[in-house]
Amino acid sequence: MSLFEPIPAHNLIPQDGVINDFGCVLDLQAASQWFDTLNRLVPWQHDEVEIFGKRIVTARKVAWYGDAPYFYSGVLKQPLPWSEAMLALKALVEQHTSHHFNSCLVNLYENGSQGVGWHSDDETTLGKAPIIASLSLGATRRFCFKHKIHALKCEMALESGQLILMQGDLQRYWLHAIPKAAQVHAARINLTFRQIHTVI
Ligand SMILES: O=C(O)CCC(=O)C(=O)O
Ligand SMILES: [Fe+2]
Repeated sequence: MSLFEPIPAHNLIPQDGVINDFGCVLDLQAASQWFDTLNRLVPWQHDEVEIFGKRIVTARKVAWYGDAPYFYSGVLKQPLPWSEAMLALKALVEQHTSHHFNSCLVNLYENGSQGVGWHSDDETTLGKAPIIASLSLGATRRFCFKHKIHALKCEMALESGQLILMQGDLQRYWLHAIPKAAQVHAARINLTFRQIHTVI
């Protein structure tokens, strides 16, 4: 590893959780090819979430892949079986992070008018200290964090091909969001690989 490569051991968050940056694990051309493949082959659907007891259909489109159903935002999701492309990306992420994943939420943001609001990925099925790997493809977007107790905020830019790993107390103490960005006209795909511990 050269001096100028990101150090995965380095924590991007100041306290109460860990985000490791693996940098761009795909070069720009490979990332753009994976973007095109997923954009074309994933059966994208608008997400349905329950917020304050109300069912809401999200602007961004998603797809769930995995071995088991997953209870998420008040809705039970039936996963799609792993495709060849998804298995290849899962293997890449597992190789870099040395963690295994049995589920993946794939998000498609068609442009900067789409984002994801403040939330934590803290469903009980993910365990007490969820380990979530996030791989980004396409447009660079801001990934923002807000502490649940202290007045702390931080953010990072997620670039095409970049891999980060969220772990420890991160989901317990921090909310995260992808804010809308009017100046972004290109699309972005983000894959969050997760470990589901209990099957409902
Ligand atoms: O698009 C991203 O980078 C984050 C997505 C996210 O927070 C999620 O899928 O739970
Ligand atoms: Fe999330």
